Amino acid sequence: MGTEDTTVIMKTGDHSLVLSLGPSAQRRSCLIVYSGAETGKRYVLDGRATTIGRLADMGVFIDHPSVSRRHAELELAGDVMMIRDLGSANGTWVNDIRLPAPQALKDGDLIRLGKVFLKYYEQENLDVLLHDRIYRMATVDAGTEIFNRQYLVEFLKGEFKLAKLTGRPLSVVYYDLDFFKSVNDNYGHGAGDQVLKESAGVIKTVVRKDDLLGRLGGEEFVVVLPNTVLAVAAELAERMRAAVEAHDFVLAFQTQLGRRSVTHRQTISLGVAQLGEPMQESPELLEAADAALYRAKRGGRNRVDH
Ligand SMILES: Nc1nc2c(ncn2[C@@H]2O[C@H](COP(=O)(O)OP(=O)(O)OP(=O)(O)O)[C@@H](O)[C@H]2O)c(=O)[nH]1
Repeated sequence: MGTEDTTVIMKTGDHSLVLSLGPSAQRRSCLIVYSGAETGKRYVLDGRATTIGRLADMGVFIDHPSVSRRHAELELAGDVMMIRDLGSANGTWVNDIRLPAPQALKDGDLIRLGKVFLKYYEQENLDVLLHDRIYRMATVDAGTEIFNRQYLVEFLKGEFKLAKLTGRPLSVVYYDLDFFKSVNDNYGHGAGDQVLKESAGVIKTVVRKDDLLGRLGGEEFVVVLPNTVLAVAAELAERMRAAVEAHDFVLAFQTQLGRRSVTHRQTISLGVAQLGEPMQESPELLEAADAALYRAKRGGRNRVDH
């Protein structure tokens, strides 16, 4: 491929799908997961050794019983990406042939670890970008442009397992918009949707690189904070609360006299919890944060509880 950008625009109903291949994005090799809960997920390979396996701290983590804890490894040797099996129970297969020894991968090779398929791409191409787009559609909430419930719950499950395994702390912030029904009632559902999306945008400015913000449903949201103790999570939650409280929401709405706009102030209530020793499953952590959120609501709203 030359150095020029290639842009393809596909129309899919109301959504314009813009796939752009820029010169800077050409040589990033990657793996795309083709089966299971992670279907469509792309792992960019940075040239360092990448281990694939069922242990939560693997470079490529595949939570499937047919995959060994440390199953296979990919590493760049000069310009060539090599794959080798790490003594897995069910073998590593490339294009339907079980690997007898380390092997060089070619663009488009189909890798199978146990029952899980992955595809190797040497560089970004339209296939890769289309996968990204489909993956995004499956994992991002269209109304707020943050992660959807399914992705959030899966991410939390993975982080919970990892925290249990490593002993590292894990906290969550569970928040809910205050008196949100009255926004819909006073200004209409469209204005309500705007407040949901804009408030998520405000929260995004507070969350850190490794935190994950997702919409659990309706006007309920969760931030997962890996490697974070309760006191730090509570501090971040307080910053989220203050950021939303300080934000001006300019809402346009229809009245009998025509279109009007209003500057609306929205508050949120937040509950914070940290993974505790007796917790066995990730929903227990969410329940603890939800209980704290309930106390924040009972305590007067626009506040953080833990
Ligand atoms: N516009 C809009 N409204 C939504 C959406 N999802 C849920 N809602 C509304 O969110 C409101 C939630 O109201 P309630 O559960 O009574 O809570 P609240 O008014 O926020 O009051 P508190 O939580 O007690 O402070 C309901 O009116 C729902 O219709 C959405 O996607 N868009």
